[in-house]
Amino acid sequence: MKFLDQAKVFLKSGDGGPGAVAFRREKFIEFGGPDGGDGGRGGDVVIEAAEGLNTLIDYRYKQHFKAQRGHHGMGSNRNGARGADVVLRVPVGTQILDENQETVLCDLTEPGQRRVFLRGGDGGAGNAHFKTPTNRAPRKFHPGWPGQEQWVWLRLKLIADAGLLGLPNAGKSTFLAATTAAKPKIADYPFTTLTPNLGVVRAGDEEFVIADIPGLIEGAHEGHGLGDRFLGHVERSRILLHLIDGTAEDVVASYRTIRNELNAYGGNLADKLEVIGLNKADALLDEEIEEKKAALEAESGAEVMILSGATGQGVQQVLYRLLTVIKESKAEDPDVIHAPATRSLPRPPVGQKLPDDGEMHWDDEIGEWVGGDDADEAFDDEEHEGEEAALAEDELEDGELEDGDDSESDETESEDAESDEADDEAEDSEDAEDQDGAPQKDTNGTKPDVV
Ligand SMILES: Nc1nc2c(ncn2[C@@H]2O[C@H](COP(=O)(O)OP(=O)(O)OP(=O)(O)O)[C@@H](O)[C@H]2O)c(=O)[nH]1
Ligand SMILES: [Mg+2]
Repeated sequence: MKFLDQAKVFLKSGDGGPGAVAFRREKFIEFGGPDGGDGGRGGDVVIEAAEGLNTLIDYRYKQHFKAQRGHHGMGSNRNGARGADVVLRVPVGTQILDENQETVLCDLTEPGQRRVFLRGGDGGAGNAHFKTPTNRAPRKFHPGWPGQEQWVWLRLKLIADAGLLGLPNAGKSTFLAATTAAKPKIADYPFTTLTPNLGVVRAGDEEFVIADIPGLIEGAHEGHGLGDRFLGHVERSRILLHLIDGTAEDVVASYRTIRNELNAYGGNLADKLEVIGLNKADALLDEEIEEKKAALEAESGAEVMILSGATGQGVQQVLYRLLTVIKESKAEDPDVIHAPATRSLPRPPVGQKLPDDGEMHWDDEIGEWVGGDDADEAFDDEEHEGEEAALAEDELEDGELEDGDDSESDETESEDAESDEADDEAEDSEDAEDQDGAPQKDTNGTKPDVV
């Protein structure tokens, strides 16, 4: 399957369904009262990390993903159904970035991990919610809250334990083929490898994953060669295996070129643990090996290992070294997914009924709003105050239909309960002639009035 590691897609969660305007109509029951149900919540946009996927190629062909809108409420207090979610299946290691590709909004690193990325809009309240002592036949309803929409970039950063680095032709793919069951293309010309390959190394009971990426050349960070665009695929590895072609004239220059590109790339790549391997030892004389090893050790200040991917010489030692470091690193920090080079910020709330007060906060881990039970209550009270004010106005206007758009703070459950009670009291004490006419007129032979 063709490899693609970035794609731009448009996501939209479903709008909430509108509430219904309806009145109870039943034989022998006069003035049945409002019974319009609430609209259903819009579908969410869910992102799921699926095992067995290694490319984002599917997202080249389909770029727009919209969740279903919530169904509208109906008479007899029937609430609308929830809109269906839309689920994007992406490879493990996929990050979601905002449109300018700077901020990581979500990072899926575990197989099966699911995130609600955009939450569907809440359904609007039906007219049953707007019953008050003074307006017994409200024709008011809420049209539902809009869903969220966003253009985002999906970017795959493969997750491997060890990353292979080197100039083109250093023998990276040969090493991968020699140590794993992967079958990368190997040839005697630069840029044989055009997209990353993964392979699993099995050493006794242990196993780890190696990533082979296209070779880097000087100026890769400025876009030379294939650029440094594939470096992201080794960014999350625990260790780098830097292979140097032993047959090159100046191995120190080769080493420096790659180090400079790592520094220019930024992030944590240059600080990552590195094993340096002088490759193609089979094609070198012993003195040459000694000389080049010493020069490289002087430059890097670290031990240089001698190997040949083609003959297998020294390969086991290199694998053992990699495995030791990987195991140590896993013992220290089992879930480490090294910080991405890009910034990661919490996602701001959009188009939700939930409040944006200090106590509630967006938990990026679970992709939901969390915190402050108090915050919920505070919200209800606050909204209720708003509601009372709105009702006071209503009264003045003699129960006229209010525009749904103006009534953003008009429905909460507590408000409903309270106003119901208030209603009962009002029935006893009040002579509600004015209002009584209204339900009859509204319900006469009409179906539930849904917008
Ligand atoms: N003598 C010798 N030749 C090798 C060895 N490893 C690789 N080669 C040769 O070097 C050439 C390049 O090998 P690749 O494995 O394709 O190199 P690469 O680093 O993956 O190259 P790119 O994909 O272009 O970045 C091929 O002709 C290999 O046969 C080795 O250990 N000894
Ligand atoms: Mg290669």
